[in-house]
Amino acid sequence: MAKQYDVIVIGGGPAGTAMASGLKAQGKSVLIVEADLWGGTCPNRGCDPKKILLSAVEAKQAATNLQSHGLAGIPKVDWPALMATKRGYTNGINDGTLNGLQAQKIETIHGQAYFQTDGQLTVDGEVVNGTDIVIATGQRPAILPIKGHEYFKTSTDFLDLDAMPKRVTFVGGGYVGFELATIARAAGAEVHLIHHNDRPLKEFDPELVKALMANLTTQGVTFDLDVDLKQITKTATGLTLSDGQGFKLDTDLVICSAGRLPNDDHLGLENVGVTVGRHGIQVNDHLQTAAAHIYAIGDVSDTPVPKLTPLAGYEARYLVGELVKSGAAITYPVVPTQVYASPKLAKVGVTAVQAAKAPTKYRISSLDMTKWFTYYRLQTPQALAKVVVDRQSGLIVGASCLSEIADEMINYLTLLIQKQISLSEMQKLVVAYPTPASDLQYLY
Ligand SMILES: Cc1cc2nc3c(=O)[nH]c(=O)nc-3n(C[C@H](O)[C@H](O)[C@H](O)COP(=O)(O)OP(=O)(O)OC[C@H]3O[C@@H](n4cnc5c(N)ncnc54)[C@H](O)[C@@H]3O)c2cc1C
Ligand SMILES: NC(=O)c1ccc[n+]([C@@H]2O[C@H](COP(=O)([O-])OP(=O)(O)OC[C@H]3O[C@@H](n4cnc5c(N)ncnc54)[C@H](O)[C@@H]3O)[C@@H](O)[C@H]2O)c1
Repeated sequence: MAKQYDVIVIGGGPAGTAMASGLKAQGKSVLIVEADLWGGTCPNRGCDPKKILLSAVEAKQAATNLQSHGLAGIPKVDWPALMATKRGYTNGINDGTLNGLQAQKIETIHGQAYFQTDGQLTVDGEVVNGTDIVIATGQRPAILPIKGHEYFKTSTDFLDLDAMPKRVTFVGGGYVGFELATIARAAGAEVHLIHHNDRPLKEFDPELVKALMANLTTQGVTFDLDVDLKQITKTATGLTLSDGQGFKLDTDLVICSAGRLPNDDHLGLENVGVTVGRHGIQVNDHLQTAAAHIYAIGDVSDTPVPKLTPLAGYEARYLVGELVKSGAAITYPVVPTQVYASPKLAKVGVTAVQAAKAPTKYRISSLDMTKWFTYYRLQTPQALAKVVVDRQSGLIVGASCLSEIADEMINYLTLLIQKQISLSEMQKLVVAYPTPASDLQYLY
């Protein structure tokens, strides 16, 4: 007879594992199903491996900035050794995650989950029943349907390259394109980034994106804007990319970085009336799908927030609460988001573009921080910020930063915004000097 659980979680990534652990801690019987690698995208083929590769890029950039200022000689990225370091981390994720789940007495099955009826799934033929079912199946890289699309590789392939090819091209100027282009260039490749219009990273401040692109261009990345790629052809020496309008580019590796697709198309959702849209599984403000006992969280769900690891965990924690004792609708805090290029581009809250539309409500400060002590010390060529302050309250409500330490600054700014900390409240704190935190008061 099929085994019955309080909750079945589909997907063993950050959303699914947080969900399973939270439910188990509340005394629920839980089964979690994973079709591929336990741990999901973030630690196996996303955030973490990318940031390990970026460590060498950051160190190389820091040394480059200090040439003639106390350092002589720019270090070279040793790709095989860097990749070995990355694999030293990623190779342990699958077993480590699985062992962690089992240590919590969460039941696990490896296989592809498929809905038969509301409350019943098969996993590679085995039937299991759940009172509630949570879908946390994430996203996968989209592949543009152009001629020769079979030659496209993805971020997953890039993050596990044995050797860095001489010429690498990215198609799509979003997070993945910018981040991996930065890594490929620092590792010595000739890098092109093709974008179909003239506004890559379109949700970020246009002036800061321009400044980032100028910096990356100086580092040797070529941006091919307004190019609508139509074809990839294999040649004797590599690949040729063309748009059929005169653009031609020879390359060795082409990565499709034109977005990600929700994993909602292989679950049998049509059998249970769960509806999907362009951005994933449709849910209400309790993360409930069109079927009463089926929920969706993390990257696969169509929620009004970016698709990021901390939000996968946030939604899981909310839904654990919901399944234990039904309560209020989900609300989201301010969400920082950043592009781990070199320098890094980060934003949180109200953007300068939004603020400019309401000049009586907001004041925008555009700051060049390059000469501030923190950046002078590091000799960083770019340190820019835009800060949006609510005129009436004097509180910071939004910020964008472009610098080597923007990822740290944006978290401080998130804290100031979310907790509504005023300048006078901030000045009641003593923080260590000289540090990025001691610069914060200058941002108001
Ligand atoms: C290159 C890259 C870099 C990124 N960098 C960052 C970053 O720096 N910061 C950040 O916050 N976010 C980053 N992200 C996004 C982050 O990885 C995701 O937001 C996060 O992994 C989402 O978690 P999830 O659990 O919803 O989905 P996933 O991590 O994708 O997990 C879903 C799991 O479900 C499994 N699955 C799918 N279908 C089935 C099925 N039918 N049955 C059973 N299992 C199934 C999949 O195999 C997968 O393991 C990055 C993503 C990529 C691709
Ligand atoms: N640092 C981070 O937090 C981080 C890093 C990587 C990924 N992610 C997550 O993964 C998601 C996906 O990232 P992504 O970079 O793959 O997607 P994205 O949606 O951020 O960017 C894709 C880009 O490709 C462009 N594009 C679309 N069609 C194109 C075409 N035909 N030719 C050229 N360009 C085209 C789009 O205009 C867009 O700028 C992100 O939205 C984010 O949620 C986050």
